[in-house]
Amino acid sequence: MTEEAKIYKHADGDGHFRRKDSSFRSFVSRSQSADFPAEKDRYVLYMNYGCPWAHRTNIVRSLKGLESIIQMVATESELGPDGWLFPKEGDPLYGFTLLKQLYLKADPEYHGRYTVPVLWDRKKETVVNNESSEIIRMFYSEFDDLLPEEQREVNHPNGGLYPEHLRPEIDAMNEWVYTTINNGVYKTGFATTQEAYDANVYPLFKSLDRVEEHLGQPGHQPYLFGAHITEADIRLYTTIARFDVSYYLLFKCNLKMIRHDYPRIDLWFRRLYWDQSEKTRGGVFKRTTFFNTYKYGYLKALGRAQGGGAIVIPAGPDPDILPLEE
Ligand SMILES: N[C@@H](CCC(=O)N[C@@H](CS)C(=O)NCC(=O)O)C(=O)O
Repeated sequence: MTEEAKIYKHADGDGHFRRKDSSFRSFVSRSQSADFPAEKDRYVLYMNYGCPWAHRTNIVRSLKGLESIIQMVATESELGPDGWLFPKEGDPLYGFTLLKQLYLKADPEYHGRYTVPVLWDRKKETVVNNESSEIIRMFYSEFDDLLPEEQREVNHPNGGLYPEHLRPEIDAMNEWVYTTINNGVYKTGFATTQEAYDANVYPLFKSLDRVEEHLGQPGHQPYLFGAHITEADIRLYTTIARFDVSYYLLFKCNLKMIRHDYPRIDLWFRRLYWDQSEKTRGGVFKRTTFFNTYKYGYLKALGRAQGGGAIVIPAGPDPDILPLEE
Protein backbone atom coordinates (compact mmCIF):
# COMPACT_ATOMS: atom_id res chain seq x y z
CA MET A 1 0.00 0.00 0.00
CA THR A 2 1.33 3.49 -0.85
CA GLU A 3 1.99 6.00 1.95
CA GLU A 4 -0.87 8.11 0.63
CA ALA A 5 -3.31 5.20 0.56
CA LYS A 6 -2.50 4.48 4.22
CA ILE A 7 -3.72 7.93 5.28
CA TYR A 8 -7.15 7.14 3.95
CA LYS A 9 -7.31 3.61 5.26
CA HIS A 10 -9.68 3.67 8.19
CA ALA A 11 -10.69 0.05 8.71
CA ASP A 12 -9.04 -2.33 11.18
CA GLY A 13 -7.50 -5.64 10.07
CA ASP A 14 -10.91 -7.37 10.08
CA GLY A 15 -12.35 -4.84 7.63
CA HIS A 16 -14.45 -2.95 10.22
CA PHE A 17 -14.11 0.81 10.79
CA ARG A 18 -14.10 1.63 14.53
CA ARG A 19 -14.23 5.31 15.46
CA LYS A 20 -11.87 6.20 18.30
CA ASP A 21 -13.16 8.24 21.22
CA SER A 22 -12.29 11.93 21.17
CA SER A 23 -9.42 12.84 23.52
CA PHE A 24 -9.98 16.37 24.82
CA ARG A 25 -13.14 16.48 26.89
CA SER A 26 -13.12 19.66 29.02
CA PHE A 27 -16.13 21.94 29.15
CA VAL A 28 -16.64 25.66 28.77
CA SER A 29 -18.93 26.75 31.57
CA ARG A 30 -21.11 29.75 32.27
CA SER A 31 -19.61 29.82 35.76
CA GLN A 32 -16.89 32.47 35.78
CA SER A 33 -14.81 30.50 38.29
CA ALA A 34 -14.61 27.46 35.99
CA ASP A 35 -11.37 26.38 34.26
CA PHE A 36 -12.88 27.43 30.94
CA PRO A 37 -15.39 30.21 31.61
CA ALA A 38 -17.59 31.47 28.77
CA GLU A 39 -16.00 34.67 27.43
CA LYS A 40 -16.20 36.64 24.23
CA ASP A 41 -13.21 36.33 21.85
CA ARG A 42 -11.58 33.63 23.93
CA TYR A 43 -12.53 30.43 22.07
CA VAL A 44 -11.87 29.49 18.45
CA LEU A 45 -13.70 26.79 16.52
CA TYR A 46 -11.48 24.98 14.02
CA MET A 47 -13.57 23.14 11.47
CA ASN A 48 -13.94 21.92 7.93
CA TYR A 49 -16.98 22.53 5.74
CA GLY A 50 -17.12 18.96 4.39
CA CYS A 51 -17.06 17.21 7.76
CA PRO A 52 -20.51 16.30 9.13
CA TRP A 53 -19.32 16.45 12.76
CA ALA A 54 -17.88 19.92 12.27
CA HIS A 55 -21.02 20.90 10.39
CA ARG A 56 -23.05 20.36 13.59
CA THR A 57 -20.90 22.89 15.41
CA ASN A 58 -21.13 25.39 12.55
CA ILE A 59 -24.93 25.15 12.55
CA VAL A 60 -25.25 25.65 16.31
CA ARG A 61 -22.75 28.53 16.37
CA SER A 62 -24.86 30.39 13.81
CA LEU A 63 -28.25 29.30 15.11
CA LYS A 64 -27.33 30.69 18.53
CA GLY A 65 -25.91 33.92 17.11
CA LEU A 66 -22.42 33.24 18.45
CA GLU A 67 -20.57 34.45 15.33
CA SER A 68 -19.22 37.57 17.04
CA ILE A 69 -18.37 35.69 20.26
CA ILE A 70 -16.61 32.55 18.98
CA GLN A 71 -14.22 32.91 16.05
CA MET A 72 -14.32 30.18 13.41
CA VAL A 73 -11.39 28.98 11.30
CA ALA A 74 -11.87 26.57 8.39
CA THR A 75 -9.21 24.18 7.14
CA GLU A 76 -8.70 23.44 3.46
CA SER A 77 -11.17 20.96 2.02
CA GLU A 78 -8.65 18.18 1.41
CA LEU A 79 -6.71 16.09 3.89
CA GLY A 80 -2.95 15.99 3.29
CA PRO A 81 -0.52 13.25 4.38
CA ASP A 82 -0.29 14.94 7.80
CA GLY A 83 -3.99 15.62 8.19
CA TRP A 84 -5.97 18.82 7.71
CA LEU A 85 -4.11 21.73 6.12
CA PHE A 86 -4.73 25.42 6.68
CA PRO A 87 -5.01 27.80 3.74
CA LYS A 88 -1.72 29.25 2.40
CA GLU A 89 -1.60 32.17 4.84
CA GLY A 90 -1.61 29.72 7.79
CA ASP A 91 -3.92 29.61 10.77
CA PRO A 92 -4.70 33.10 12.09
CA LEU A 93 -3.51 32.41 15.65
CA TYR A 94 -0.07 30.91 15.13
CA GLY A 95 0.47 30.78 11.36
CA PHE A 96 0.44 26.96 11.55
CA THR A 97 0.14 25.11 8.26
CA LEU A 98 -1.38 21.97 9.77
CA LEU A 99 -4.10 21.26 12.32
CA LYS A 100 -1.71 18.67 13.72
CA GLN A 101 0.51 21.49 15.01
CA LEU A 102 -2.36 22.81 17.11
CA TYR A 103 -2.93 19.38 18.68
CA LEU A 104 0.77 19.05 19.43
CA LYS A 105 0.90 22.53 20.94
CA ALA A 106 -1.86 21.47 23.32
CA ASP A 107 -0.21 18.13 24.06
CA PRO A 108 3.21 17.22 22.63
CA GLU A 109 2.52 13.58 23.59
CA TYR A 110 -0.75 13.41 21.65
CA HIS A 111 -0.97 10.29 19.47
CA GLY A 112 -4.57 10.24 18.24
CA ARG A 113 -5.97 11.42 14.92
CA TYR A 114 -6.01 15.14 14.23
CA THR A 115 -9.73 15.59 13.77
CA VAL A 116 -12.06 18.53 13.33
CA PRO A 117 -13.92 20.08 15.01
CA VAL A 118 -11.59 21.48 17.66
CA LEU A 119 -12.53 24.08 20.25
CA TRP A 120 -9.38 26.04 21.12
CA ASP A 121 -8.81 28.29 24.14
CA ARG A 122 -6.69 31.33 23.25
CA LYS A 123 -5.97 32.12 26.89
CA LYS A 124 -4.76 28.72 28.09
CA GLU A 125 -3.49 27.89 24.58
CA THR A 126 -4.97 24.43 24.58
CA VAL A 127 -7.71 22.29 23.08
CA VAL A 128 -10.79 22.46 25.28
CA ASN A 129 -12.71 19.77 23.46
CA ASN A 130 -12.68 17.89 20.14
CA GLU A 131 -16.00 16.06 20.40
CA SER A 132 -18.73 17.67 18.32
CA SER A 133 -21.65 16.38 20.42
CA GLU A 134 -20.16 18.13 23.46
CA ILE A 135 -19.10 21.30 21.64
CA ILE A 136 -22.67 21.89 20.43
CA ARG A 137 -24.03 21.54 23.96
CA MET A 138 -21.53 24.10 25.25
CA PHE A 139 -22.45 26.44 22.41
CA TYR A 140 -26.14 26.46 23.10
CA SER A 141 -26.11 26.28 26.89
CA GLU A 142 -23.03 27.98 28.32
CA PHE A 143 -22.72 31.25 26.37
CA ASP A 144 -26.25 32.51 27.07
CA ASP A 145 -25.18 35.19 29.56
CA LEU A 146 -23.28 36.88 26.70
CA LEU A 147 -26.30 36.90 24.40
CA PRO A 148 -29.35 39.17 24.20
CA GLU A 149 -32.34 37.90 26.23
CA GLU A 150 -34.28 36.58 23.24
CA GLN A 151 -31.41 34.33 22.12
CA ARG A 152 -31.10 32.49 25.43
CA GLU A 153 -32.35 28.91 25.71
CA VAL A 154 -34.73 29.71 28.58
CA ASN A 155 -36.51 32.27 26.45
CA HIS A 156 -37.00 30.01 23.45
CA PRO A 157 -40.50 28.64 23.01
CA ASN A 158 -40.51 25.04 24.21
CA GLY A 159 -37.15 25.37 25.99
CA GLY A 160 -34.57 25.57 23.19
CA LEU A 161 -32.50 22.94 21.42
CA TYR A 162 -32.48 20.44 24.30
CA PRO A 163 -35.66 21.03 26.28
CA GLU A 164 -35.83 19.44 29.71
CA HIS A 165 -39.05 17.51 29.03
CA LEU A 166 -37.70 15.97 25.81
CA ARG A 167 -34.23 15.01 27.02
CA PRO A 168 -34.81 11.28 27.52
CA GLU A 169 -36.42 10.97 24.09
CA ILE A 170 -33.74 13.06 22.36
CA ASP A 171 -30.94 11.11 24.05
CA ALA A 172 -32.50 7.79 23.08
CA MET A 173 -32.89 8.85 19.47
CA ASN A 174 -29.37 10.34 19.29
CA GLU A 175 -27.98 7.01 20.43
CA TRP A 176 -29.33 4.85 17.59
CA VAL A 177 -29.04 7.64 15.03
CA TYR A 178 -25.36 8.03 15.89
CA THR A 179 -24.55 4.32 15.87
CA THR A 180 -26.39 3.28 12.75
CA ILE A 181 -26.81 6.48 10.69
CA ASN A 182 -24.25 9.23 11.49
CA ASN A 183 -21.45 6.73 12.05
CA GLY A 184 -23.27 3.96 10.16
CA VAL A 185 -22.52 5.57 6.78
CA TYR A 186 -18.80 5.60 7.67
CA LYS A 187 -18.84 2.01 8.92
CA THR A 188 -20.50 1.04 5.64
CA GLY A 189 -18.29 3.16 3.38
CA PHE A 190 -14.99 2.37 5.05
CA ALA A 191 -15.65 -1.39 5.33
CA THR A 192 -13.00 -3.39 3.52
CA THR A 193 -14.65 -6.82 3.72
CA GLN A 194 -18.06 -7.97 2.51
CA GLU A 195 -18.86 -9.14 6.03
CA ALA A 196 -18.15 -5.70 7.54
CA TYR A 197 -20.14 -3.96 4.80
CA ASP A 198 -23.14 -6.28 5.22
CA ALA A 199 -23.03 -5.90 9.00
CA ASN A 200 -23.53 -2.14 8.65
CA VAL A 201 -25.48 -1.37 5.49
CA TYR A 202 -28.67 -3.19 6.58
CA PRO A 203 -28.85 -1.59 10.06
CA LEU A 204 -28.31 1.81 8.39
CA PHE A 205 -31.41 1.42 6.21
CA LYS A 206 -33.41 -0.14 9.03
CA SER A 207 -32.73 3.01 11.03
CA LEU A 208 -33.66 5.29 8.12
CA ASP A 209 -36.95 3.33 7.91
CA ARG A 210 -37.34 3.98 11.64
CA VAL A 211 -36.81 7.74 11.20
CA GLU A 212 -39.39 7.71 8.37
CA GLU A 213 -41.85 6.01 10.73
CA HIS A 214 -40.99 8.39 13.57
CA LEU A 215 -41.84 11.39 11.38
CA GLY A 216 -45.25 9.84 10.70
CA GLN A 217 -46.20 9.73 14.38
CA PRO A 218 -48.27 12.47 16.07
CA GLY A 219 -46.17 15.31 17.51
CA HIS A 220 -43.22 14.56 15.22
CA GLN A 221 -43.71 17.25 12.55
CA PRO A 222 -42.43 19.39 11.03
CA TYR A 223 -39.34 18.59 13.10
CA LEU A 224 -38.37 15.36 14.83
CA PHE A 225 -39.89 16.46 18.14
CA GLY A 226 -42.63 18.80 16.98
CA ALA A 227 -42.91 22.49 16.23
CA HIS A 228 -39.37 23.43 17.24
CA ILE A 229 -35.91 22.47 16.04
CA THR A 230 -33.96 20.43 18.57
CA GLU A 231 -30.47 19.01 18.79
CA ALA A 232 -31.79 15.75 17.28
CA ASP A 233 -32.68 17.56 14.04
CA ILE A 234 -29.23 19.10 13.78
CA ARG A 235 -27.46 15.80 14.40
CA LEU A 236 -29.50 13.97 11.77
CA TYR A 237 -29.42 16.83 9.25
CA THR A 238 -25.69 16.79 8.57
CA THR A 239 -25.81 13.12 7.50
CA ILE A 240 -28.98 13.47 5.42
CA ALA A 241 -27.55 16.51 3.59
CA ARG A 242 -24.67 14.31 2.37
CA PHE A 243 -26.72 11.18 1.69
CA ASP A 244 -28.01 11.35 -1.89
CA VAL A 245 -25.16 13.49 -3.21
CA SER A 246 -22.34 11.52 -1.68
CA TYR A 247 -22.89 8.54 0.62
CA TYR A 248 -25.35 6.81 -1.72
CA LEU A 249 -22.69 6.29 -4.34
CA LEU A 250 -19.34 6.77 -2.67
CA PHE A 251 -20.03 4.92 0.57
CA LYS A 252 -22.15 2.28 -1.21
CA CYS A 253 -25.22 3.26 0.86
CA ASN A 254 -27.44 2.50 -2.12
CA LEU A 255 -30.37 0.39 -1.03
CA LYS A 256 -32.57 3.50 -1.11
CA MET A 257 -32.28 7.24 -1.79
CA ILE A 258 -33.71 9.89 0.52
CA ARG A 259 -35.48 11.82 -2.26
CA HIS A 260 -37.11 8.79 -3.87
CA ASP A 261 -37.74 6.39 -1.02
CA TYR A 262 -38.19 8.43 2.16
CA PRO A 263 -40.84 11.11 1.52
CA ARG A 264 -41.13 12.22 5.15
CA ILE A 265 -37.39 12.47 5.72
CA ASP A 266 -37.01 14.31 2.43
CA LEU A 267 -39.72 16.84 3.33
CA TRP A 268 -38.17 17.34 6.78
CA PHE A 269 -34.78 17.87 5.10
CA ARG A 270 -36.11 20.31 2.50
CA ARG A 271 -37.98 22.29 5.16
CA LEU A 272 -34.80 22.77 7.15
CA TYR A 273 -32.63 23.56 4.14
CA TRP A 274 -34.97 26.06 2.46
CA ASP A 275 -36.17 27.82 5.63
CA GLN A 276 -35.44 31.56 5.64
CA SER A 277 -37.36 32.48 8.80
CA GLU A 278 -36.20 33.57 12.23
CA LYS A 279 -36.41 29.91 13.30
CA THR A 280 -33.22 29.27 11.37
CA ARG A 281 -31.87 32.81 11.73
CA GLY A 282 -32.66 33.47 8.10
CA GLY A 283 -31.36 30.21 6.63
CA VAL A 284 -28.55 28.74 8.73
CA PHE A 285 -29.01 25.26 7.28
CA LYS A 286 -28.68 26.38 3.65
CA ARG A 287 -25.82 28.75 4.48
CA THR A 288 -23.78 25.97 6.09
CA THR A 289 -24.52 23.25 3.48
CA PHE A 290 -22.09 22.85 0.56
CA PHE A 291 -23.16 20.06 -1.78
CA ASN A 292 -20.19 20.48 -4.12
CA THR A 293 -17.77 19.99 -1.27
CA TYR A 294 -19.57 16.77 -0.26
CA LYS A 295 -19.51 15.47 -3.83
CA TYR A 296 -15.90 16.27 -4.68
CA GLY A 297 -14.23 16.17 -1.29
CA TYR A 298 -15.30 12.62 -0.50
CA LEU A 299 -14.59 11.49 -4.01
CA LYS A 300 -11.02 12.72 -3.81
CA ALA A 301 -10.46 11.02 -0.48
CA LEU A 302 -11.91 7.78 -1.75
CA GLY A 303 -9.95 7.95 -5.03
CA ARG A 304 -6.79 8.28 -2.98
CA ALA A 305 -7.72 5.36 -0.73
CA GLN A 306 -8.03 3.25 -3.84
CA GLY A 307 -4.63 4.26 -5.15
CA GLY A 308 -5.15 7.61 -6.87
CA GLY A 309 -5.68 8.22 -10.57
CA ALA A 310 -7.81 10.80 -12.35
CA ILE A 311 -10.99 11.91 -10.64
CA VAL A 312 -14.19 11.43 -12.60
CA ILE A 313 -17.13 13.27 -11.12
CA PRO A 314 -20.52 11.54 -11.30
CA ALA A 315 -23.32 13.62 -12.89
CA GLY A 316 -26.06 13.02 -10.36
CA PRO A 317 -28.09 13.45 -8.47
CA ASP A 318 -29.40 16.53 -10.20
CA PRO A 319 -30.45 18.84 -8.61
CA ASP A 320 -28.49 18.51 -5.36
CA ILE A 321 -31.70 19.04 -3.39
CA LEU A 322 -35.30 19.21 -4.60
CA PRO A 323 -37.23 22.48 -4.25
CA LEU A 324 -39.54 22.88 -1.23
CA GLU A 325 -42.95 22.68 -3.03
CA GLU A 326 -44.94 21.07 -0.23
N1 LIG B 1 -15.87 12.29 17.37
C1 LIG B 1 -15.48 13.31 16.53
C2 LIG B 1 -15.22 12.82 15.11
C3 LIG B 1 -14.65 13.90 14.23
C4 LIG B 1 -14.06 13.33 12.92
O1 LIG B 1 -13.97 12.12 12.74
N2 LIG B 1 -13.66 14.25 12.00
C5 LIG B 1 -13.05 13.82 10.74
C6 LIG B 1 -13.59 14.59 9.55
S1 LIG B 1 -15.25 14.24 9.17
C7 LIG B 1 -11.57 14.15 10.75
O2 LIG B 1 -11.18 15.23 11.14
N3 LIG B 1 -10.76 13.22 10.28
C8 LIG B 1 -9.34 13.42 10.09
C9 LIG B 1 -8.57 12.17 10.37
O3 LIG B 1 -9.16 11.21 10.89
O4 LIG B 1 -7.37 12.19 10.10
C10 LIG B 1 -16.56 14.38 16.60
O5 LIG B 1 -17.75 14.06 16.45
O6 LIG B 1 -16.20 15.51 16.86
